[in-house]
Amino acid sequence: MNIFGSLSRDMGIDLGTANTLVHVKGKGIVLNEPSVVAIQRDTGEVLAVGEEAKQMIGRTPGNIVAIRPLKDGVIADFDVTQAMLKYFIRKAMSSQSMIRPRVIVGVPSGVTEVEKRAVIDATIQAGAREAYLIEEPMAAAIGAGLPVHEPTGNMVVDIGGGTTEVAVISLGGIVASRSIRIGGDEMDEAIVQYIKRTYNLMIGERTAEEVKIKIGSAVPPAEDESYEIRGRDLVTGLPKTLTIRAHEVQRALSEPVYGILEAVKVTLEKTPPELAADIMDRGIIMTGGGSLLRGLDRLLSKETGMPVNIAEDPLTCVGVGTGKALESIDLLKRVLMMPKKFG
Ligand SMILES: Nc1ncnc2c1ncn2[C@@H]1O[C@H](COP(=O)(O)OP(=O)(O)OP(=O)(O)O)[C@@H](O)[C@H]1O
Repeated sequence: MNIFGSLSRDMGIDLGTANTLVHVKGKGIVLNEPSVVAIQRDTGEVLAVGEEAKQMIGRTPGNIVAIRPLKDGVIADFDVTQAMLKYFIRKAMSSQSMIRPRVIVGVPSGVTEVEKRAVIDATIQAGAREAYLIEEPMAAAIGAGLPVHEPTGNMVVDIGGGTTEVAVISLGGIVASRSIRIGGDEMDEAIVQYIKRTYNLMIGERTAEEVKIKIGSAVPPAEDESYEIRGRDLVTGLPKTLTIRAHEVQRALSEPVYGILEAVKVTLEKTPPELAADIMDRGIIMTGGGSLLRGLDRLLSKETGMPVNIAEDPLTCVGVGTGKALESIDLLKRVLMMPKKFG
């Protein structure tokens, strides 16, 4: 292998609304950081990216804002997304001593043509030799090890931070799909609103996420665990601590959970019967951090009458899938979007 070949390995990126992951061929996941950027408000200067910037959420002085440039599965802030993507690509390239890798980026299926172009441009500007895009549900299915090239129906339900993407894949293409703006963020927001309504207590999104992960559930919890939270009392304006119980959190989460179940059912209704029969045999695969909400797999199985399995490592599926997609790039040329070569 020549020197250039060994230095210019392939890189796959899961550009997620909550987390960005970078996968390098032969190395696995080499970077996994929150998709957050801290910016100086007056100058627009980028102060921190990733983990460091996440620590600043809700704690920044007035002139610094910590933002999540991808919101609800779409690129909410163009320039900041580009800056973040470039930062992550360069960081991964330098830690892996890579020169001009081929890069494939997994993007939410809702992104517009202009946004696709922006992602490609940012990737090339960061130093990629070639840049490709792949839709997240396809990457999730590849990452979960589904036989996407075979003439058989595979259903993947990817519950991320901003979106839930449901897709039926066969012969390397997406046959039926649905993308909704309900994911982990919406669940956090439902908890914030419940606590505000019920206790007049305002809590931050990070606290809400902790509550969801620690005691959240899609079905009535077997044990009614409790969790202590801190926020600001809306009546007195002072900090206050209270204890919330698991059954309350389950109730608070019922609306977003219902939205996800509906999206799966609607997609199944649009699925050709032969493929639906395959899914019945093989089961639905869940990926993304939201699939870890307790009992969601069981509830989905009950509601659809299909077997449901959670992928082995749901949080890294899209990242791993993008990496694997580059390995079989010739097979996948059909499903990749807009290749662009450097120079
Ligand atoms: N154990 C858990 N239980 C419930 N939710 C969880 C758990 N672990 C992580 N999550 C949630 O998963 C979400 C992040 O998932 P993931 O990293 O797959 O999203 P993403 O790929 O960045 O987003 P998107 O697919 O929308 O672009 C967050 O909302 C997080 O709170």
